[in-house]
Amino acid sequence: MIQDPDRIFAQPLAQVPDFAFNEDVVRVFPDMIKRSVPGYPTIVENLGVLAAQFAQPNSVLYDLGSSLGAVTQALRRHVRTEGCSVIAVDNSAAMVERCREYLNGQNSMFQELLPVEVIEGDILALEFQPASVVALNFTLQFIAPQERLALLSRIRQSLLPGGALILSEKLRFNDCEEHELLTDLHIAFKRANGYSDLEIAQKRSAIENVMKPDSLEEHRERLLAAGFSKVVPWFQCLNFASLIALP
Ligand SMILES: C[S@@+](CC[C@H](N)C(=O)[O-])C[C@H]1O[C@@H](n2cnc3c(N)ncnc32)[C@H](O)[C@@H]1O
Ligand SMILES: O=C(O)C(=O)C[C@]1(C(=O)O)C=C[C@@H](O)C=C1
Repeated sequence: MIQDPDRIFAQPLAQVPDFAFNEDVVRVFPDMIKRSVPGYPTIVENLGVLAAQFAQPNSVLYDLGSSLGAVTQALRRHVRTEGCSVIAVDNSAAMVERCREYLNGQNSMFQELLPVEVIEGDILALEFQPASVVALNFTLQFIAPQERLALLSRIRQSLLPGGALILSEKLRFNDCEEHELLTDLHIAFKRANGYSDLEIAQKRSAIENVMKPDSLEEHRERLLAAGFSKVVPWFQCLNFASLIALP
């Protein structure tokens, strides 16, 4: 496994380009996401535990915006339900290529893992099969806001009774004081993980045009509008949270 440290924004850049999931990011992604998202390892591992409760026999489990397949690997570690398979989808060719290598590594280390298919494609154009678990782990925030409701509605339509969508996102807060406090604490989290103020500032301007977080209230309302019956937050660490949405 290539696990380079994330130094992408360490040097001053004359102009900070928009953030993209390209080859440079792929090379450092495991380090980047662990040092940037409070609670990420806990969310990923428990996503597998949660999925095992919702997985229905002979159904598909989707990992949408799978990056290097961390969620797919957790699903395969935890779900033992008969006839299930995992479909991981990402539109970054560099991510998909490395994800396939990692999953081959997992195949060679463990027996009796769920079969997995990795698709390079746009989740907005995906034809969903009947699914019992759909994971959107820090992916919806990168989808254009006007596309989010339609995507969630299509996911809702594909979900089998007893299944669930698990949605993890960075949050913004309608209350200014709460927003500022949790943003400052997130910056402190990044600093404690070795990022300099320059790295934090340049990453912030790189993602501000491409990643648009919603509030918990917006998520709840949109999920209900998409046809989900119940929205249950199961994890929050600072301004990052994960929700279970039931069909
Ligand atoms: C923050 S990463 C997700 C992290 C990953 N789920 C994990 O838990 O390690 C967001 C991913 O979504 C992918 N993505 C963004 N828009 C997409 C789209 N329209 N279709 C498919 N993948 C998309 C990006 O390429 C990127 O790999
Ligand atoms: O909000 C930030 O500062 C982040 O770095 C967050 C975030 C994310 O939530 O996906 C953004 C891009 C990278 O994929 C890793 C982390």
